[in-house]
Amino acid sequence: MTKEEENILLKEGKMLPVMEHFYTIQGEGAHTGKAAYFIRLGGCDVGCHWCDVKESWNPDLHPLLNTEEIAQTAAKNCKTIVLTGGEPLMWNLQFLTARLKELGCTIHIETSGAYEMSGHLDWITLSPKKTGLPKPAIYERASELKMIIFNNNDFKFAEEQAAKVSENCVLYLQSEWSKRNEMYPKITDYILANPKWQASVQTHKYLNIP
Ligand SMILES: C[S@@+](CC[C@H](N)C(=O)[O-])C[C@H]1O[C@@H](n2cnc3c(N)ncnc32)[C@H](O)[C@@H]1O
Ligand SMILES: Nc1nc2[nH]cc(C(=O)O)c2c(=O)[nH]1
Ligand code: SF4
Ligand SMILES: [Mg+2]
Repeated sequence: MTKEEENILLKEGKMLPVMEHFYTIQGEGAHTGKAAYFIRLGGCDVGCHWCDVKESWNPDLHPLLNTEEIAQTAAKNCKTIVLTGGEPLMWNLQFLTARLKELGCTIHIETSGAYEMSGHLDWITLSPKKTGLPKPAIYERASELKMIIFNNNDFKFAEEQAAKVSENCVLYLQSEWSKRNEMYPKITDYILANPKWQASVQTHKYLNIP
């Protein structure tokens, strides 16, 4: 296949840059503890300095895989699918999500919201970043808002973002991993004073699973 043919299939979402795909337990947010099949797409230009998957950023380092085959493999393993990255909304998710729905799956996405939504998404985890703010349309669709707390200023940013989501959106504060010993005590105090928030912890890192 020529580069040009690949680019057409990529635009149509018939091929996608896949960094990895794996069956594990959702470690974060409202679905923590549930089995899910993760599809991690390559490519992100949001640039969080503390990102725990910097290897995902350059899309050219990840093979373009056939979307139909990814969907089949995922659905064979589990009917709960988590699309993540990288920034999964950089890509056209129409074909992937349509095929996953036909295969009986429920589709979750982990996103910064920095790109326009595409495809059928059943559960949207929105994790806004100052370096690439969400597109306006995603706020009312967010199922959960997961704000990463790296320093004290992030509580203010969290409140600004919480003011934009719907009433039903579940609000989470999650410490940046390397700051967890310093930030979880602050997050605890903050939640006790502002109980609309809940704590999210990256439990998979304690379980030593992907
Ligand atoms: C790696 S990102 C991929 C999806 C998308 N780019 C995003 O940021 O939402 C998946 C989740 O991990 C969170 N995350 C990334 N690095 C983290 C870190 N060092 N500590 C805590 N959470 C982190 C992100 O905020 C996001 O909620
Ligand atoms: N177990 C597990 N749960 C997760 N929840 C969100 C993740 C992500 O990187 O998007 C993630 C991940 O990488 N592993
Ligand atoms: S938006 Fe997500 S993948 Fe991109 S740098 Fe930030 S945490 Fe990493
Ligand atoms: Mg992760």
